[in-house]
Amino acid sequence: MTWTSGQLRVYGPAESQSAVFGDVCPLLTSLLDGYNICVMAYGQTGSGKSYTMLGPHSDDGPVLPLDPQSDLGIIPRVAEELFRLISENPSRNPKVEVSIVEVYNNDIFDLLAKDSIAAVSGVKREVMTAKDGRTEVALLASEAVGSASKLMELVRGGLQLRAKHPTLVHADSSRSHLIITVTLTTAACSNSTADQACSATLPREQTEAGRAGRAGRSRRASQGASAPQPVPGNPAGCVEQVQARLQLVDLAGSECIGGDAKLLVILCISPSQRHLAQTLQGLGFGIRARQVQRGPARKRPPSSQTEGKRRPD
Ligand SMILES: Nc1ncnc2c1ncn2[C@@H]1O[C@H](COP(=O)(O)OP(=O)(O)OP(=O)(O)O)[C@@H](O)[C@H]1O
Repeated sequence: MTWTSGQLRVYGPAESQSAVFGDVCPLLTSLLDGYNICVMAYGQTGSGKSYTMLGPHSDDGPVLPLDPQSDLGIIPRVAEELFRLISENPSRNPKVEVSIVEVYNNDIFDLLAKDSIAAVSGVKREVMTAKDGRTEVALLASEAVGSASKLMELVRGGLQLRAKHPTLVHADSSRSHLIITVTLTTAACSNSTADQACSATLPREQTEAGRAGRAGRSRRASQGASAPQPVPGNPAGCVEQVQARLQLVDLAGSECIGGDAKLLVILCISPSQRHLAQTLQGLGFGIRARQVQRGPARKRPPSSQTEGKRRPD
């Protein structure tokens, strides 16, 4: 069962993964337009959250490319579609960065941190509240990715570290919340001509250098300057960076949902009579979640999300 923007759809057990992905696909266009997006799966153990988000369990994890009959889930499909959309509009050429965290027993683990000695689990991190009230995971590692397969390589690495324990109904149960965050950074230009010229006319190295410069600017702008200014030395007139975040959540992690994001909730319920009580509980969550008044999703203004996170040295 999925719902987004007030739209509710029910999918039966035999529905294909690509049919469910049909509800996610339009949100990727919104992501590239600068909206924050959150897709989350919620439901009882063994009801199909990981199957919906990742695909059938395998030791290798989800591997691209997808074939037409593939039963891979939302996350690998998002990876492929996102980079397909980006390749369709190379003038924008956003930088794509990924971070992966696990919430287990109220602790947060960084699944991309390289400073794990034994590499059998993530590195514990602390949540900090910034001056503007936003919560951030301190020292969270993020990696730039240039392709769907690289993105999935990181996801597979993170999954290897995720806590798993058998439950009564599910032998391969994940006992933690998994949150994959994909951050897009795009140069915002003062007009469409500049937009075209922004990265299309520059060699990649210069574009990257420009981005680095703009990132510095953005941080300064967020400390007081009001209107975005052209980036010095950028003839195309590109001003600030727009960041949009996509959060993909396996097992409900409501603390990660930005108040201004477009949200798609996938409620996984068992078709078995045996699990009726759990099913009603899940539906109760669904009803309550639908009643929450969140207001319209807003695009992030340039430079409002510019605090980049880097892998610690
Ligand atoms: N629609 C489906 N079609 C075929 N198999 C499915 C489907 N949904 C779930 N399964 C299978 O059911 C089992 C449990 O699914 P899954 O691991 O996704 O549950 P889960 O909700 O993530 O459980 P947990 O919370 O315990 O981690 C898996 O073997 C999965 O492959």
